[in-house]
Amino acid sequence: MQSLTPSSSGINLKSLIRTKIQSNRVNPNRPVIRCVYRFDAANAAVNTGTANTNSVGHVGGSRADWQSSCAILASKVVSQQQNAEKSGGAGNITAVNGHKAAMDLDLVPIDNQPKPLTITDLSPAPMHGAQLRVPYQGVPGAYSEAAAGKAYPKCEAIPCDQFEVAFQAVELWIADRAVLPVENSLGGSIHRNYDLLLRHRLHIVGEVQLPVHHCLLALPGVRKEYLNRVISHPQALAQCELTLTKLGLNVTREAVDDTAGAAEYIASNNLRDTAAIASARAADLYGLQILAEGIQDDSSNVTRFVMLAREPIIPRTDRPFKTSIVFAHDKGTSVLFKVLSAFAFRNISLTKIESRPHRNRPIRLVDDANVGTAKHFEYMFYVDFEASMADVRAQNALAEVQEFTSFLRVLGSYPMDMTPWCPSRED
Ligand SMILES: O=C(O)C(=O)Cc1ccccc1
Repeated sequence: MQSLTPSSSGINLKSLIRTKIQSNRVNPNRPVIRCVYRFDAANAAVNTGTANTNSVGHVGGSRADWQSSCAILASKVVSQQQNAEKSGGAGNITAVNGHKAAMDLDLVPIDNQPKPLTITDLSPAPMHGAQLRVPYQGVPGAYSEAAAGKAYPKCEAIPCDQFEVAFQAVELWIADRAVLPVENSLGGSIHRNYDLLLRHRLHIVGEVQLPVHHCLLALPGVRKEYLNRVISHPQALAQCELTLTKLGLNVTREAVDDTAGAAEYIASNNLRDTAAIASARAADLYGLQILAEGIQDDSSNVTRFVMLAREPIIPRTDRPFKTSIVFAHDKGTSVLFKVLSAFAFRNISLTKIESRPHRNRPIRLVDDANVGTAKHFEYMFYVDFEASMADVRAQNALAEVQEFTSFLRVLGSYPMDMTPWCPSRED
């Protein structure tokens, strides 16, 4: 057995070689991508192309299988890139986004000439077939799965046991987009996930707002009076705190990785004293009954998710776009005021501004070459504004912001989710 180290893989698997976050889940065979540590060279040979997580026992089957898939896919990508480099100029292009192109331009009949690239060719597209692979943290029935379905209706949503794994799946070309909850109308920003955006080099390419309709789930026949404990994702527990008390539930609250995972845990352990806060779909999937529905404290409870890809999308001005940035400054007076003025003077509306302290916590920033450096900042500021990076106002505003700040990164410029939402039973 050969162990996979960052240097031997040639890809950054450092963040995978870390203490695995304890998961409460109990079924080791479910098709969830899990964090992986070791690479088995012998397995690698037989597991080529097992990135499809629909098949239980491949990606979801064991850590080694998934790691093998990562390594193989990554090495294929590298060798494809090397071949492309060796073969050189445009006349040798063999395929562009899956369309065969001319090998020898002089000999090709006129109507077989390669078509000019269009804007669609330049947008990040799946490298395999038509179905986008979209990893999310959690198990089927999680709200993130619903968000993936809203963003990409025909996608293959892939459950992962950690966000890190979802990010790595996209970085290693196993998947096309990752979905990440970033803020909630009740609970505010999910800071940990903003940290992930900084530690990785994926780009925000879209957003969806999802009305979240929580249910209290328990095994069939269990009544509220039997309950000692309610388990769920920390955001879900916080969003239902008042209602749980109003329901007269004198129970302990326990946080787990995701809402649907809580439902699955109760079902697979036959826990008759425990309820989960999760979606109605999770009740269906794991055979639980709904004891109460719509238990969020605010009926207009909405979570915002962002979609991440390896490449940014080309910003446009023919539809409403939003841009997300993060910046920090080392010293100086009124920096925040100056930054905000850069937007205000150009009539650019901000939809979010948030700071978070970073005094004693160096943050590992990754540059375009995926080289990580630790840097100390007192505060990081996250700003979302309503303009596309194709808009000259946004370009000028950012040029000005750059003058006042010591660190500035555009997390993405992407179409705004304009779909009207209203509280509904649909999760
Ligand atoms: O745990 C889930 O189902 C998630 O997708 C995260 C989450 C939790 C609570 C509200 C919205 C999203």
